[in-house]
Formats: sequence, structure tokens, C-alpha cells
Amino acid sequence: MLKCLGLSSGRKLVRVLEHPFCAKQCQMLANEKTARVIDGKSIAEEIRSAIAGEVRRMKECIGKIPGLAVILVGQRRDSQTYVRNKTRACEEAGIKSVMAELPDNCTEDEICNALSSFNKDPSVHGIIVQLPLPQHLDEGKIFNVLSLEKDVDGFHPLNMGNLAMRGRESLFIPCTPKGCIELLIRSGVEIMGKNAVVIGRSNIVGLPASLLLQRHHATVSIVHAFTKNPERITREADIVVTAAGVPNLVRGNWLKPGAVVIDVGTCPVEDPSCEHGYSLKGDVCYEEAIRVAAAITPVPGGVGPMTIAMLLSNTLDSAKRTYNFT
Ligand SMILES: NC(=O)C1=CN([C@@H]2O[C@H](COP(=O)(O)OP(=O)(O)OC[C@H]3O[C@@H](n4cnc5c(N)ncnc54)[C@H](OP(=O)(O)O)[C@@H]3O)[C@@H](O)[C@H]2O)C=CC1
Ligand SMILES: Nc1nc(=O)c2c([nH]1)NC[C@@H]1CN(c3ccc(C(=O)N[C@@H](CCC(=O)O)C(=O)O)cc3)C=[N+]21
Repeated sequence: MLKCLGLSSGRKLVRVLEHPFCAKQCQMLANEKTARVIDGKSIAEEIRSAIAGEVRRMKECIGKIPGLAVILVGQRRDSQTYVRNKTRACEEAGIKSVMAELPDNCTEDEICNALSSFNKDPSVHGIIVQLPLPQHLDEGKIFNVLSLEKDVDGFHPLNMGNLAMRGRESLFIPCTPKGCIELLIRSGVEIMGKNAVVIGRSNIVGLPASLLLQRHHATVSIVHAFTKNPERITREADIVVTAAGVPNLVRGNWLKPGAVVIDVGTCPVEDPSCEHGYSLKGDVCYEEAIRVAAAITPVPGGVGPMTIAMLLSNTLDSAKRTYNFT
């Protein structure tokens, strides 16, 4: 079904071939009710404008503003775009941003040195190391150096561990899963007591998303690449959070009627009709899912903008904590 093509950015570009059943099935279902679309872009805008207000208040009251430092290693085009979007969002919210750019072939020590200087800089309240890193670098070693108090991505093992343990609180919740929960809450979706399925178990999305849903008292199942019969497990779910990076993985018949679907997947697929020759695809076969689900996030315009809003929110919280500003 899918063909991966190399992309100069290092990221795979996927060519999506037509689903043999997709068109027919969609036509059959054409007259049925469609899901509510959860507009992540406008929810994120609301949050960002509230953050901008808080930043202004902070500046007026104590003469300080939050600061975010970004470490970008290498020349991946997608990473450069994400980082540019993050720093632009900071600017708009009145948050200072600084960046350290390191070459593809840099050493762990060089990254750790950049981290250490941001750790010490009192005008920096949040630090992110844009992922993925080039293969020769050990992510674990690097995250160990990151100051726990400035880990606004929530990737430090102690923040992740505290998120996992009952009776403990992490200083920061990873931005994408936090954004998913925020979308559910702001859309009036109850999480407590619901069956949730998370597709994917990565450190940055799937794992923390499953921990967070548990904290909100959902009963959570995790589907990954070795799961047998993922469609059966997913069909049990009232809430599906999918972060596999596989376009059209979740078909309409994987969903329980009335399920709420949060599509984290963001995969560039060949699309000659688009300006850059590609468009972004989620994990969910959207045209099918809107006929079955009660609510769904689009890609783009769903989870992505929320990730950035949550990064700003974590950075603001960090600065507030530093200055004891409430
Ligand atoms: N919108 C946003 O803000 C963000 C979007 N993303 C997007 O989300 C997607 C996932 O990102 P990330 O978590 O970093 O990716 P990873 O590649 O690190 O993890 C993918 C996960 O999905 C699982 N998986 C892969 N294929 C299948 C399959 N066929 N069936 C079931 N499970 C599968 C893998 O299982 P296993 O562990 O067994 O290999 C793995 O756990 C990507 O498209 C990424 O671009 C990521 C971060 C933020
Ligand atoms: N340390 C680190 N932290 C991250 O949070 C992190 C990371 N590394 N590496 C890569 C992933 C990916 N990620 C996204 C952020 C925003 C959008 C986003 O805003 N997407 C828009 C579209 C953007 C576009 O058009 O290019 C949308 O879905 O509407 C997507 C993906 C954060 N990540």
C-alpha cells in the first residue's frame, strides 16, 4: 500500500497509493452523519493568546519574561521547520528564544556544553533538544545533562518517571500528550472510566500519552508494531490516540461508532498538487473515520498546533516557578 521515498531532509516521504475499498466504502456511507472536527488550530490560538497575556502581566509586575533555548543538530529540513515554528510562536507570545545550531557531525560533548551553558543562564527557563538526533549521538546521555527544572519537553528520565508513578508529579508534562488531553478536555470529552487505546509507545508521544490517560483514570491499552489484531483492540476504544507515523493505518472499521479520535501522526506524503510537492497525512483514514467517529482531529490543524502551544505553556510555567510568580 505504501511506498517510502528518500527525502533530502533525511525524513521519509511516503507515497500513498489508493485504498481499493476506500472510495466505494466512502460512497456507501456518504449520507451518514459525520464526526465533529476538533479544531486544534483555533484552540491552540486561544491558548497562545492567553499565554501572551500572562507574559505581559509578568513583565509589568516583575520586569521579567520567560526564555526558551533550542538546540538544533544537523540540517534536517523538517526539524528546521518545526524549530522555526516554535521560535516564531515564542516571539508572538513575548517569550525570548535563543538557539544553538550544531553540525550533523558534532560530538555529545559539544551538545552537553551547549546544554550546560543554557542550564546556567538565568534568562533561560526552558531548554529543548530537537529530535531526532543524528544516529551517532546517545539521546539518553544528553537528556541526563539537561536541568530537570528547564526540561520543558518533559523528556528527562526523572520527569518521565515521576509522570509514571502514583503520588508523584513531574515538573513538566511532554507537550504533545499534554496537547492531546487538553483537546479532549476542551472538547468536553470525559476521560475517566473510558477505554482508551494509544497506538505507538515512543518516549516522546505514545508512552507519555498512555501514562497521562491513566492519570485521568482511563483504562489504557497500548498498540505497537508487534500487536496482534490491532483493529480488534482499537475497536474497543472510546478514545483513540494514534501516534504511529503510518498514513491510513487506522481505517473506519477499526473504530467503535461514536469514538473520539486524536490523530498525532504527521507524515509527509507525495502530493504534486501542493506547493512543496508533499502534504501531511495523519495515521487515520480521515474520510472513513469521520463517518464512524463522534469527534476527530484533522491533520494538519489538530494536535500539531497544540504541541507548540503546550511548549509555550510549559516555558511560562517554568519562568513563573523560578520567580515564584503566580
Ligand atoms: N503533531 C505533533 O505534534 C507530533 C507529531 N508526531 C508524529 O507522530 C508520529 C509518531 O511519532 P513518534 O512517536 O516520534 O514515532 P516513533 O517512530 O518513535 O514511534 C512510532 C510508534 O508507533 C508504533 N508503530 C509503528 N508502526 C506501527 C503499526 N503498523 N502498527 C502499530 N504500531 C506501529 C511503533 O511501534 P514499536 O515500538 O513496536 O516499533 C512505535 O512505538 C509521527 O508521524 C510523527 O511525525 C510526533 C511528535 C509530535
Ligand atoms: N524535542 C522535540 N520536541 C518536540 O516536540 C518534537 C521534536 N523534538 N521532534 C519532532 C516532533 C514533531 N513535532 C511537531 C510539532 C508541531 C507540529 C505542527 O505544528 N504541525 C502542524 C503543521 C506544520 C506544517 O505545516 O509543517 C499541524 O499539524 O497543523 C508538528 C509536529 C514536535 N516534535
